[in-house]
Amino acid sequence: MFGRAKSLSLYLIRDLQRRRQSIRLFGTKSSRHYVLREKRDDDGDDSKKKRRNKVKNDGELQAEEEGHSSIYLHKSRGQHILTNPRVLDAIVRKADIRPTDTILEIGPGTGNLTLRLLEAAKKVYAVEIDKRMIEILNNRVSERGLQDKITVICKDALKTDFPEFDLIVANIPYGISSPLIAKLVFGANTFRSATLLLQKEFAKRLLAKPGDSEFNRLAVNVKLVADVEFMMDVSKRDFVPCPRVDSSVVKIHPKAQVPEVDMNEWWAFTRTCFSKKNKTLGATFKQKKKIVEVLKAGGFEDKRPSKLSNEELLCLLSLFNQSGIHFHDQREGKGEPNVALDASYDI
Ligand SMILES: C[S@@+](CC[C@H](N)C(=O)[O-])C[C@H]1O[C@@H](n2cnc3c(N)ncnc32)[C@H](O)[C@@H]1O
Repeated sequence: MFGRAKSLSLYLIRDLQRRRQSIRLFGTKSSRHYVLREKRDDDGDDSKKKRRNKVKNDGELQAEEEGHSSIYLHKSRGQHILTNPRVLDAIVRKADIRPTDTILEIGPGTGNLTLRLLEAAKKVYAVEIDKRMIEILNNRVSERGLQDKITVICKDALKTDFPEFDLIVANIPYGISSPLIAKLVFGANTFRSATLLLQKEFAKRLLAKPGDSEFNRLAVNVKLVADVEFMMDVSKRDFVPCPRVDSSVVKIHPKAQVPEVDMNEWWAFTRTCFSKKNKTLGATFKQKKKIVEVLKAGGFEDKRPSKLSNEELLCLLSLFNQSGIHFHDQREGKGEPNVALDASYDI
């Protein structure tokens, strides 16, 4: 009796939900519950036609919800679904995918981008942390008979080793942008390029040049090992739910030749210099006589880190090393440093 009453009330709730707007938002700040309307045959009057158009505009979203009337989208996991088909197609076009390519996608979500990648590439590895997303993704992939081309890895992308791949194409959760890019460009995998949808401000920092106000340690470190190319801007209105910020697509090309430098020391060095990026190096190190001597001898005393190119920073580090001054990550506990400073793997 209770079971029947429960299923009846569930039915009534679902039916009520279906009759409401195509997409409704009600929820807390940290998670949002979207009820996605299934397309109905009895839509006839004007208001219903309007709703049908709404569904058509959100066609990507509707498709992914076949058999699923609702899903919570967690802000904490960066769950903003890209729904504009033109933008999705443009990302795939700009990634320059060859039919022989294996793609790594981080955060496939419900699969709007994944389905296109599967059409264009030989194989897709999709790393997704949320099992509910994977269920929807798997259903959509199977419906199109593409399941043999995909391997879904249900893991945290920051905590798992990636298989071999040629390209990365992804609309990543913005909260992990910095450590994820560090993992890609400084990690063990070699790849042709990474086409990534990023928060616009973050993309600007990646693209910044010495002297730009956005130029910081992130740009310095990435530029040491890769070239970053701007691809296009993407409006926040192209996502569900609509985030607060706009986005940009960038393409990261790992360099064929990278300077011979101890990366741990480089990160510690740039962390130190960029802790006060607009101060002169002479002012930053004024307490350390030996360092100031090297700065003076190399003509760096009045230079500001935010205006130095990577070539100049490499030259400065080499001058320090020649004078017996080394930088290292204190937390790794490597030996007794001349300059013990805090650094870490994230950029
Ligand atoms: C911005 S959404 C992108 C969804 C889809 N690619 C799209 O374009 O609509 C980010 C996705 O990454 C997943 N995600 C969040 N943190 C993750 C992590 N640490 N590792 C793997 N996936 C993660 C989220 O569950 C979500 O599906």
